[in-house]
Amino acid sequence: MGTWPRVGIPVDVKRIGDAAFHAVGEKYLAAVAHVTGALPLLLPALGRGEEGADLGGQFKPDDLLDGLDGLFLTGSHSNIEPRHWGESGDEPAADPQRDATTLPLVRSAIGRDLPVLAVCRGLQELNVALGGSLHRAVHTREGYDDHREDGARPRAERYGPAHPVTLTVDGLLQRITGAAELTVNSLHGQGVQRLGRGLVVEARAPDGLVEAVHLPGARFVVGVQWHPEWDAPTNPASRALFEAFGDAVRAYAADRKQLPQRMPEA
Ligand SMILES: N[C@@H](CCC(=O)NCCCC(=O)O)C(=O)O
Repeated sequence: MGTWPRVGIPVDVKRIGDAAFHAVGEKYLAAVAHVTGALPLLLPALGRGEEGADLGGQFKPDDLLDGLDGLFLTGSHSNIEPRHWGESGDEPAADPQRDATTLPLVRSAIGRDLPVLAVCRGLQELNVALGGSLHRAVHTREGYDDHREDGARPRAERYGPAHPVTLTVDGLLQRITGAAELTVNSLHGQGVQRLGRGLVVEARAPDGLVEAVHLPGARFVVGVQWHPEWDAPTNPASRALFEAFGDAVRAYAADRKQLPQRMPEA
């Protein structure tokens, strides 16, 4: 058994050329490995694929979580399909295989008190998995700002500072970062509408949009709408968040070694 705690990262399913690939952005792996201090393990998408994969027909979310000490939900250009929160309508930027994986996976992870850190789309998945809903286009809603990035700008500017967020007084994020306000990047068109069961707001944007949530009572379940992985090594608040996730993951790993291991269902 290795000494590194193990953090599962569900993939996106992307087309590269004319083929489907299961992939995770490297900046997420870097933050988990070098700041959290855990071994990042890519978790395949369980939804039925176009090239014969139907992993969900063979494996269950718990099969993906066995042996893990944490779950990290990344951002993605894709959007969660609105049917998952009871809304009709097509989603042109869908990743149904990712939805089919992360939404039950979040619930299974919370059920076993596994530490969860969620970023951008990951925050949205956490919220929807717990019965919440999303604004599908925040910038079209009265009173809300445009939280999308300017795709024409260089990448370093797209992930650069975009707006302030106010942290909930005496909240978990304020305790982790030691700050009352942060300046964060912003690369999302969707946003939290109805809060999922048990979640509390940990940060809001100037327009009132929820920018971070936490699940009280859980070992560590935190979601942020911005991208702390971008500057995790250098930004004190981003580093503190990934380090706090690491503390929770290492504590879980220590406890897990004491527990009898669950045998996969036959
Ligand atoms: N598609 C959702 C979530 C946006 C998001 O995760 N953006 C980051 C994509 C690139 C990256 O992983 O850094 C929305 O638009 O709200």
